[in-house]
Amino acid sequence: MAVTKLVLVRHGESEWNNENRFTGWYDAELSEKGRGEAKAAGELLKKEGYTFDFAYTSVLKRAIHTLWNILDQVDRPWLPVEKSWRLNERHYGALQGLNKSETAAKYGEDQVKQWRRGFEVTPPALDRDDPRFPGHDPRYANLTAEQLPTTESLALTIKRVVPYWEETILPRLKKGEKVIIAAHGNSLRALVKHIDGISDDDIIGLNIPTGAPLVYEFDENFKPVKHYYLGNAEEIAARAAAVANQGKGK
Ligand SMILES: O=C(O)[C@@H](CO)OP(=O)(O)O
Repeated sequence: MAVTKLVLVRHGESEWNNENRFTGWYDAELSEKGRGEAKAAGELLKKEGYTFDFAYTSVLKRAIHTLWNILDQVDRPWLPVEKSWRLNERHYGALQGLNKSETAAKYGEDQVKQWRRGFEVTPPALDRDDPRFPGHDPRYANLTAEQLPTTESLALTIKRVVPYWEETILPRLKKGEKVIIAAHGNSLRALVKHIDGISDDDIIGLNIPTGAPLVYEFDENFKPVKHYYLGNAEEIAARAAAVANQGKGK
């Protein structure tokens, strides 16, 4: 049976992950620890014999620089890369920049959990004249007014991630190319929800750790047959739990 493998990786820890701030479309750089995680992910992929023909990432540097570190490690810095806003983190609206624990202390942990993980819950929206509104950023100059978010739920994130998967990434896998996607906690949650058919309720409990390669295997009909993280399972579970706990009050 022909098996197609796809590698997904969330960027390494960013400076705003480290400061525990809602990040969304803010263009935070990788922290030193995050660069180490990205390098380690690349070393692991190399050790396990993974090679790639094509890479996808977002237009945010924490994901782009994670991909660069990985491609360096697997000795494929020349690989073609397509960057798309559709793989960006979900937009966190007016929460962007706020500390998650302080926000939980102010509004309650339940409210923060709803904002972070409620499937259709949108955080408070930005005003379009807010400097954080992506319409002011030249990298989004080609987006239509409807595509420019002032806030996004996971449900809205799925609406821009899944067409990109269906129209761009999946056809490349079907051609037999080996693909890696470096993206973000919630754009990857959107993608795996779609691939695995995870329910709106069950997706709430899924947290993706930084810098851990997640391998999806598909059969010849491109049905997902299994998925697994590369690396130490206990450490990865602890890192996923730490992501869930970022929304606890101090
Ligand atoms: O702040 C964010 O943009 C995301 C990812 O870091 O956070 P959360 O896990 O709270 O959705």
